[in-house]
Amino acid sequence: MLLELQNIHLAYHRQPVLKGLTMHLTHGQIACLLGPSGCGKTTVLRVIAGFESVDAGEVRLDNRVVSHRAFTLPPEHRDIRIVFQDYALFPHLDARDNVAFGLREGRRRERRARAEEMLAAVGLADAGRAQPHELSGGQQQRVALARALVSRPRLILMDEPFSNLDVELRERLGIEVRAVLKEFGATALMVTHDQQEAFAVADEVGVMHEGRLQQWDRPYNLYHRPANRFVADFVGQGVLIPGRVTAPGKVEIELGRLEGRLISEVSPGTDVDVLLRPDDVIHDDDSDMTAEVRYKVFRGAEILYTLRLDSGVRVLALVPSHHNHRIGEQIGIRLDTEHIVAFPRNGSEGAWCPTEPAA
Ligand SMILES: Nc1ncnc2c1ncn2[C@@H]1O[C@H](COP(=O)(O)OP(=O)(O)OP(=O)(O)O)[C@@H](O)[C@H]1O
Repeated sequence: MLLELQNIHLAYHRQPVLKGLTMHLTHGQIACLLGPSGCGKTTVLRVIAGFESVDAGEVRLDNRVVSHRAFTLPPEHRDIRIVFQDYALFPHLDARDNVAFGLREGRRRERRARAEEMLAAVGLADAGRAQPHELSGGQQQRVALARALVSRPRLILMDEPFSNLDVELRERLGIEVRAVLKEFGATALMVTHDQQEAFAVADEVGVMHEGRLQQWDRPYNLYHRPANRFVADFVGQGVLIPGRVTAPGKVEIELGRLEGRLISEVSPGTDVDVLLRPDDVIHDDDSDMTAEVRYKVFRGAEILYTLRLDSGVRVLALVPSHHNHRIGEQIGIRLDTEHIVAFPRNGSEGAWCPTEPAA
């Protein structure tokens, strides 16, 4: 195990921020912490880097305890590099010297040669003499990645590395960064609040909420097998609609009977809320079941429809965009679910539906 966080607690001014966080990273793994603003993601990175002390729990790097309540190994002795949101390049050094700065040993000429190699690896073979201000945001972030990677550190931490870039570039750069990290066999942990970014880069994603990990899993499972309501809501879109478990693997909802494997243990007779993702609701002209188009969002290849069922319950449907229907129209729908995500209903937790956009 390369990195282990065991039951970490940390408070700022007596305000708990991390509340018993446990996670592990193996060598060569790329992981991401995903969560809303203020959930403690950056604090976790700061703990791992050694910038924050913990109140309880342990951090281990390569089986050595580097943080516990009474001890914090300083950052410079952890062999960890960080890629920041704002790139943090030296403005007076060209790209090559920025990267060479990541190497503390060796002769200047050797360091520059390795920096050139590293720049080539991140697709910037010709940019070595460029000053940071002559490079685009995406290029600057690649330089920052090259600087982090060049010394082959034990771990790379990335704090919202793409958030200053425009949306289209984010995903592309995310895929490229992943490829470079994998090529070098690097172990990396990124934090972000953007799930597309997390999914593009990471093998596994930990969803955080209020200082705790809610689920640590592959992106596919976070979307299709969310462990709780928070993950179901935070990752992807969808609605929870009322239902009742009638038999093992069978749930009745307004749209009929769902059959399949239930992701959570719910016994027959239980009232539940069933998760329906926009890709579970299929538009089908031949279906007897219809719903009224209430809202639509054009997304290029698809249209995201908000549909109203007879009972007034709303569901979302992602439909190829050549099926362009008017608001108010009734359209045929059917369900296509291969497993069922249902959470037992109790008084405090009702179903949630898409919020009505302003008219
Ligand atoms: N140095 C500090 N002193 C006091 N409170 C802090 C400090 N750093 C962070 N906090 C608080 O701790 C909580 C978690 O902050 P953190 O930056 O880890 O969250 P985050 O999930 O990374 O959020 P964001 O995505 O907005 O950066 C927040 O409520 C924040 O205000």
